[in-house]
Amino acid sequence: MGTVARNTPAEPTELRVLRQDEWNTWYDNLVNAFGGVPEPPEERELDKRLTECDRSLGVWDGDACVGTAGAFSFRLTVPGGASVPAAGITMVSVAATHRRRGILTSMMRRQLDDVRSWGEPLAVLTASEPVIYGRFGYGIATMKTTAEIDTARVRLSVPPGTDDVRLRFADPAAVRDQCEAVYARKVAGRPGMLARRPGWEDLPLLDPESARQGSSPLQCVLAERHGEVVGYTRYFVKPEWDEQGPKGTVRLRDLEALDPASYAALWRYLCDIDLTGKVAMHNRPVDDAWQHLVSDIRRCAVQQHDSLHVRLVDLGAALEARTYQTPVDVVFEVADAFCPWNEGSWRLTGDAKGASCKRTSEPADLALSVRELGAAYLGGVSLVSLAGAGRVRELRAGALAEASLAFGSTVAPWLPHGF
Ligand SMILES: CC(=O)SCCNC(=O)CCNC(=O)[C@H](O)C(C)(C)COP(=O)(O)OP(=O)(O)OC[C@H]1O[C@@H](n2cnc3c(N)ncnc32)[C@H](O)[C@@H]1OP(=O)(O)O
Repeated sequence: MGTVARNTPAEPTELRVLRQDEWNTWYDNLVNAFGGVPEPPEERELDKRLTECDRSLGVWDGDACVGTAGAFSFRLTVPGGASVPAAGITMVSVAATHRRRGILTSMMRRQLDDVRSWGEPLAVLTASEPVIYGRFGYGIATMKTTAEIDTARVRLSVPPGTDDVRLRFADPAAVRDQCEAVYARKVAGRPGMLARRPGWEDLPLLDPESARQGSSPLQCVLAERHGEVVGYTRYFVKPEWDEQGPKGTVRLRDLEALDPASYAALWRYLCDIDLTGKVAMHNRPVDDAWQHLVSDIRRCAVQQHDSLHVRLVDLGAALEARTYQTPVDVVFEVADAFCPWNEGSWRLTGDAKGASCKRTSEPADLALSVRELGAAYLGGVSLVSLAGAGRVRELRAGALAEASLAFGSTVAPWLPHGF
């Protein structure tokens, strides 16, 4: 009793790079592993266009696809503003008939070897279940805020200049490029944001009718000053009525703005839409400034959830790619059972201008695994906090505070969309 039988393979499976003509079979395995509900055709079509087959893996049992894993070629903002190559791990699945016999492990093995050979220092993902990826060296590096503003009760205090911002409706597709230009100006300013690769600008416009569930089509409002687009928001309205009257919901997809007044103008607009009583958001930065515009944060039902998981694939290159907000000179003793090329002692020296991270034989100041370094990498998780859980050990007094402060970020890291 209480033991779980591990499935044993009846036939050996084959792991290989995905061919374009196998994509439909491959993707069907993914859909099945997520419960078998077909994706809306528009979403499937976009996934097909975005899949980089030569960077994707399939596991085959004869003609049947039983495992999938992809790796987008992203560039990710790190503290200091550099845009660093990062493999965006995605579409991971193993057929229910073949689970728990090591197929995921074999894909993760091959994938991290591939990412290393491509010279990309980072692998990043969002997890269906956070429990899956720690064993492969991923640490939870960013959180996202979900919230629901009770707009019947909550008032917004907006900064001077808000009334000077002109708002206008626009067709989301027609003004896509103007919105993208605003987004592009925001990317370097926040760790965790992804530079938009060609094709990805269509992701925020995805609006399959079958997925609306009573909501409007996607709406877009631009914020303009002197005729120039300085912000945008895209959202849906879900009307709802009961005996007491209207209580619709504004479901926010995204909102970006270049200055506090245009930002506040867009939030005030969302909170003031007639016949609605809520603004619901599912992915905002943990330090999003709207939380300081509202009169009653408790009535905004703020929650946090794990978002981006980060894995340092080339530890030295990754730690050199970012900057450090205060001077740091520490020796890390790093454990990395899954990618042993990272194991051992590394001396990190750096400051706000740049960093060097080299192998060393000097005595270690801090002992931790690659997972903790991944968690702390974007500046959103403190090494002190990880040490409180026993996951970082201080071997030289003072080293923990020094490193923890240096690794921090003045702007909270945030992944703006799933992938
Ligand atoms: C980035 C993304 O795409 S996230 C999406 C991930 N995909 C899904 O959630 C779809 C549904 N689930 C699945 O397809 C599969 O169950 C997977 C991919 C999560 C796991 O695949 P498997 O081939 O069964 O994993 P594998 O056999 O290699 O397991 C390796 C270890 O992880 C553990 N593990 C794997 N999945 C889970 C899980 N969901 N929960 C807890 N433990 C897990 C296994 O027990 C095993 O542990 P052990 O080494 O101590 O025995």
